[in-house]
Amino acid sequence: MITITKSKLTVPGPRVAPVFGRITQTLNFVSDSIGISSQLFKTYGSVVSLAQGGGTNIYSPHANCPGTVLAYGPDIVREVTSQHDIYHKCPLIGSFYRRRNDSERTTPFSHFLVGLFGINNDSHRQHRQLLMPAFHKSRIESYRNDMVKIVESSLSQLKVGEVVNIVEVMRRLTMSIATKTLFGKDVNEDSSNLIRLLQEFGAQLTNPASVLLPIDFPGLPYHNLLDALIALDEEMRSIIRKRYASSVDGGDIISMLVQVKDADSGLTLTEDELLGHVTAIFAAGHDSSTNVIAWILFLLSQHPDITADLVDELDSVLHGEAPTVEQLQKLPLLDRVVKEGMRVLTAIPWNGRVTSQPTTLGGYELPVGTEVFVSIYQTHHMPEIYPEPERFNPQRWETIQPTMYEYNPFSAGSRICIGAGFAIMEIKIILAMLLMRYRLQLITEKPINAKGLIVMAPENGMFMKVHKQDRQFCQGVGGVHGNVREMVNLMN
Ligand code: HEM
Repeated sequence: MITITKSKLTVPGPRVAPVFGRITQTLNFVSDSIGISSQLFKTYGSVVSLAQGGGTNIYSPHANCPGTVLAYGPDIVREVTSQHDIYHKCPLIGSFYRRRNDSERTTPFSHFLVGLFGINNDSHRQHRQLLMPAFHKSRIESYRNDMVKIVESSLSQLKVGEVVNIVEVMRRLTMSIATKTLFGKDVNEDSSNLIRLLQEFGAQLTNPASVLLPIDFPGLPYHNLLDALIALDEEMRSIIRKRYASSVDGGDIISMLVQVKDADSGLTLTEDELLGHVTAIFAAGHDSSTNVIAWILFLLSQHPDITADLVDELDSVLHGEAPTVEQLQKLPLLDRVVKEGMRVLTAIPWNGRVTSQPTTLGGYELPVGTEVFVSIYQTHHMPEIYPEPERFNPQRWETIQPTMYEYNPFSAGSRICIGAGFAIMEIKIILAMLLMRYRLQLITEKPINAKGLIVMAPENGMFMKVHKQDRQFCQGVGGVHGNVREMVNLMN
């Protein structure tokens, strides 16, 4: 734990009224982080405070947070992602971590959603090394057959002619893949309770009232959050205990993690640590993939020529069959579409850190405990790196080779997403199987507003009509409204 003495933030930013102005600015940023930050960057440059003088706190679990700094650009990405001793990460549970010792009911906050996110320095290095075998290339490739089976079953439930919220379809699908590969549970068998608890916990966690009124009294959102947390904690603990008892590697990630042991130090994972890793991996894994796929399907729905070329490529290499691991390497346009989709509409738009010691960033002094949000989205939209940055142009990847600080949908440095290989394989398999079988026509009744902080998601979902793949790609092009129009150039 770092110790923070009260200090003022001198990074420039907008003047806001004390207390309520800061709360409003924080809530606005949490709900529309791209819109608010784009305006601030335009006015103040590439390093800006969410509020002049600081005093905001979104992510840091430490008391006396001096404030929130937003920044972007390759130099900033390099500085923040390569200085691990200065820029610490914190548990995904955010400021709730601070409440872990409040009562017996809050103790799960001490491990839940901690995992790799909540540890730093040597501890992070050791744990990351312990986890690496579960994410080794060959291990990830062994999930291919399960992924294909689950995608096949999910696609066969789509009905031609119906309108679906594709975000929800993808959420169910990526959750099923995560529960199978992580917990070894088939959704249709016995994981429905787990999924229900996960959904309930997710809904309570994102309710702003839980943060603003952390009172554990029946009927209040924070009380409901704790109820959901405790139930989920017990359910996951029982899954882990069964794996400990069996000591057989069932092919899933938990089975592997209960057996890990560091060869040099003899370090193994305690039950709480394992629970922290599993919950953090689950949370980090499925929501990001869900929204990456939804945004790519949106972009394809508005770019008929690119979609036609992509379906041609898929048909000619795969002939309607699910891709093998080897075939995934032979789909260059699919690869470029995924890269460009993750650039233009960056599903994980920010990289959050907290300074563990006084430092400077972009020429400004940052006191200890400052929370820093590095904008992956804004870096991906710099015209110096990507000419016509708002254009969805997969072809650009034939000639450009950005550095890891210029293109970092999975972040950079030694905290780079450990699940990147898993995610890319999952996304490509889903897109390939879906696009060969169906054409999805965007329904534009509702605005497409990209909102959120940890994950950038379409606020009202994304509705699409399911057709057999009939190659009528021009249907549904145009008529899009909402803030997404400021992020990507659309033809009509
Ligand atoms: C397209 C989907 C995904 C995207 C865009 C994504 C993106 C990211 C980003 C930006 C980070 C932050 C790294 C940092 O703070 O420097 C991260 C970390 C992490 N991700 Fe992912 N992720 C995805 C999928 C997954 C999956 C499928 C898993 C696991 C199965 C996963 C597990 C993790 C973990 C455990 C970390 C923490 C790494 C560490 O601190 O050492 N992610 N991811």
